[in-house]
Amino acid sequence: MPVTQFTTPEKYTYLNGFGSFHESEAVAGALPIGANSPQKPPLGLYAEKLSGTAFTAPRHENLQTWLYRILPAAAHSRFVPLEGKTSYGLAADTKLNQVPNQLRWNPFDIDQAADWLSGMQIVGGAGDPTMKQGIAISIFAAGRNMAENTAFYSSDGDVLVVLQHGVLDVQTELGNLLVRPKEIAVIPRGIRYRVTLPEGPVRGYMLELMQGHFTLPELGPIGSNCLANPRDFQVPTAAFNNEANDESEWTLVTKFNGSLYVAKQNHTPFDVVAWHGRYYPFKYDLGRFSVIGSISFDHPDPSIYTVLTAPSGQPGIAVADFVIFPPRWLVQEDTFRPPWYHRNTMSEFMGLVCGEYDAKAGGGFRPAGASLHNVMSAHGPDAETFEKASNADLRPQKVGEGSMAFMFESCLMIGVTDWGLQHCRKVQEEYNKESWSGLVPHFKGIAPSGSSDRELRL
Ligand SMILES: O=C(O)Cc1cc(O)ccc1O
Ligand SMILES: [Fe+2]
Repeated sequence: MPVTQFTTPEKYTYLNGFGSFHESEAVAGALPIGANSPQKPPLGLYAEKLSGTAFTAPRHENLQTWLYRILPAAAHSRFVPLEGKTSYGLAADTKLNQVPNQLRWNPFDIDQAADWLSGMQIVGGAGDPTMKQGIAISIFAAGRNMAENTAFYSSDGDVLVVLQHGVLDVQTELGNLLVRPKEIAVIPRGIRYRVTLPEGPVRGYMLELMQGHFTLPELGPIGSNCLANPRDFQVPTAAFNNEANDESEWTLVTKFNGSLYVAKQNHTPFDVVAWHGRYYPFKYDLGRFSVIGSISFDHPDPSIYTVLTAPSGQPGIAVADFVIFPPRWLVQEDTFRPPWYHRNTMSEFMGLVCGEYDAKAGGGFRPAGASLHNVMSAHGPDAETFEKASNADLRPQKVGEGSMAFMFESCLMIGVTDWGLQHCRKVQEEYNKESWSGLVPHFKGIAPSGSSDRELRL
């Protein structure tokens, strides 16, 4: 029977709240009451459970969603290897080059002929999807919609999308997300989606997380608010292709251990009329991040700018932190305000959405470019920034206006692919020289001996 009596909800309507239990129905009465799997779910829908964690994961970590759909996700043909582009992302046997050098890339190009699937290039990563371990860092750049009637899901991990240019319309099984400039989106493992480009070409960065899920960082002594507030994360509402007798031909692509496979089905995968649970895609506007900083002296660790974190299981150690450097006031007295010179057991991959990163004003770190300071790779302000900051008049200063830099920080040693190191042809060969060869000693010799008591600060 046709379902024409139903009204379709506004295309983009959202539920607010990170980690919340949400429920949504595109058609009133589609959600069963007081049960997940009644003998006959309402409206003749099929009930299907999507598990993002083991059944037995602790309650606060348990992520699953019940879907009420026109046909189960299983109703498709056998997967066969995709022709043409056969892989992307990280596989168990991906060749990675672990190099101790500081690396910086010029802006990555937009390929007008590419779509979401063909326009993806992995820059680096660590781990193995078959062991459900690690991360992969990619660049996406596309000028075309994904092919009509084509949907994709990753079997390998959750993906965090940092949009650098353009707008993404992401149709997902759970509803629609419009991702605009300076917004990010997370699409969990297994969720089927299709990306179209309502405003032309797009480009950005992707972090695929093969273990666990992104969560909000602890706030410790900061208290119960600030940084990314949970209510600012937006989750789509149920929306489905409104045809009961749909027999359209669909192509379903999945990435499984980095290889692409394709299957066919003769009905839309976007047929979820209602859902409830905690396993869903979401987006977040980086402009809503409430920045914390020092109001006395010294430069705090950049962990105060963490939007989302993917815990390793060891307390305080992240497989991946997503950290941003939004516009903010610097007011510290008697302080070298840019980041300190630094070596880190964590790896730091940085990108720039727009503007200028206040710590690297030298011009080499540009929007759509990137840098990687791997395990213990020494880095810090370039000579020009050092001279400026050491002699600056320390009035309150707004930095990063019109700018959004970010960092994927990981406890893993990031290997770089051959594409990232060579084939992309974006690596700046002179990065070290341009940044740090101009640094000169300022040492003034041995200070006269005096009292061993330190001066009081105030
Ligand atoms: O390397 C970088 O620019 C990132 C960074 C920023 C900061 O404020 C402190 C430490 C750090 O590694
Ligand atoms: Fe750093």
